[in-house]
Amino acid sequence: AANPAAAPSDKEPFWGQHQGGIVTPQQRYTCFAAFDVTTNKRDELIEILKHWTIAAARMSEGRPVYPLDSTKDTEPPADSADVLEISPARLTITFGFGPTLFSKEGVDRFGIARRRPQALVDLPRFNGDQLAADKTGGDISIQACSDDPQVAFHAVRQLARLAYGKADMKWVQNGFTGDGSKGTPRNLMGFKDGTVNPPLNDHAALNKLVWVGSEGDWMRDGSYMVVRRVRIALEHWDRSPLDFQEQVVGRHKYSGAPLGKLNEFDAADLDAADSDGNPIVPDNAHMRLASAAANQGMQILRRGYSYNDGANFTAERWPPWRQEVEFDAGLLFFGYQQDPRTGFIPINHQLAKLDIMNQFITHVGSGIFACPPGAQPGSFIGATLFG
Ligand SMILES: C=CC1=C(C)c2cc3[nH]c(cc4nc(cc5[nH]c(cc1n2)c(C)c5CCC(=O)O)C(CCC(=O)O)=C4C)c(C)c3C=C
Ligand SMILES: [Fe+2]
Repeated sequence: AANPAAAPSDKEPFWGQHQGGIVTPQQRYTCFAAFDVTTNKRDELIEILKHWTIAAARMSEGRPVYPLDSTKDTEPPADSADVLEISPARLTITFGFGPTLFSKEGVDRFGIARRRPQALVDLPRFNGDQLAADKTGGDISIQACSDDPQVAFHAVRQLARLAYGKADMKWVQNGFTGDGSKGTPRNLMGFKDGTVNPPLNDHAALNKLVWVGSEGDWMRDGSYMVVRRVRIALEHWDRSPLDFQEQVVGRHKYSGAPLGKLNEFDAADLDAADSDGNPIVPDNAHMRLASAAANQGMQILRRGYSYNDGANFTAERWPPWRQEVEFDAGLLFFGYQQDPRTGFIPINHQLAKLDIMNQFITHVGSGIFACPPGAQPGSFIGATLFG
């Protein structure tokens, strides 16, 4: 049965034209998982997608992954049961297909190589990238988002279980953010993050920037997602003076206003100069270099989460001969767009080369995924590609 405690406002619709979790008002927690498909059989892959679709729809409703009485006592339970009495807390589950699903090492395992969209490019290497193989790529992505971290993890765990023996987890990353109902949440640098984003209720803007149109064949009404695990050197950041931090971002820390302005949502004046003729928003400020004005009008939809994976011991043999324990924490960046070739890639090339924030951040994980359109009841996620 559906969790009786789950009020309608605790549920986000699963079925629909678009997948949930893209323009859904951002939930507080995410559990992101990238899978590698281990079966080479197209029929088995389709079966997984069908099971995943039903399970995702049920879990979004606050139901167990399959009815609890659908398994015998001599079988493993249909659901791990750890969120049985808990609200879905606006759970959304968003699926994506990576380049390696279409062909891996030159092999077209599932007969879909010729249907790989041109927009699903392999991401280029960006200046300063230090990508770890065990936090990069994947054939299929699953992003669960919920206002309850236990619900998000539960969803990924059930979907992983349904695919045992046919798809393996490659990497998993949890993330969290502040309560959006209290204003734009802050990232671990202490700055409001997400101020300038396409408005989620502006259909014209979303159709132009986020959703794939009729040119996209089976991807119509889908979107391309780029994920980056970006480590922030918090020890370094926390020793940096406030005025420098503000110049790095290009905004005031506490108000979130663009430098030289008073309020968070004031428009930035990128041409303003001080009495010496120096730009008020520095030329190498993150906000300037990422802005639409500096990127031929291009904007992407950001849906970032902070992550905190504890700390690592670090030793450097050469000066300053230091040993210390450093936080393994940063920003789990998600960017959605109609086409990464005009969205994330040129923006990030510019940031990777010029952004003063690079003193503090390192991209250590990465992925690009084609998130297909939503599904209607009776159909499944990926039906436009495999159906
Ligand atoms: C390629 C895309 C981007 C990456 C990667 C990225 C990393 C990153 N950003 C912050 C913190 C902030 N970013 C802010 C604005 C902002 N960032 C991007 C793109 C990327 N950021 C864009 C498109 C924008 C909007 C620019 C504009 O038009 O003003 C801000 C300012 C507040 C806001 O608008 O959200 C902050 C703060 C971190 C910490 C980070 C990697 C660790
Ligand atoms: Fe940013």
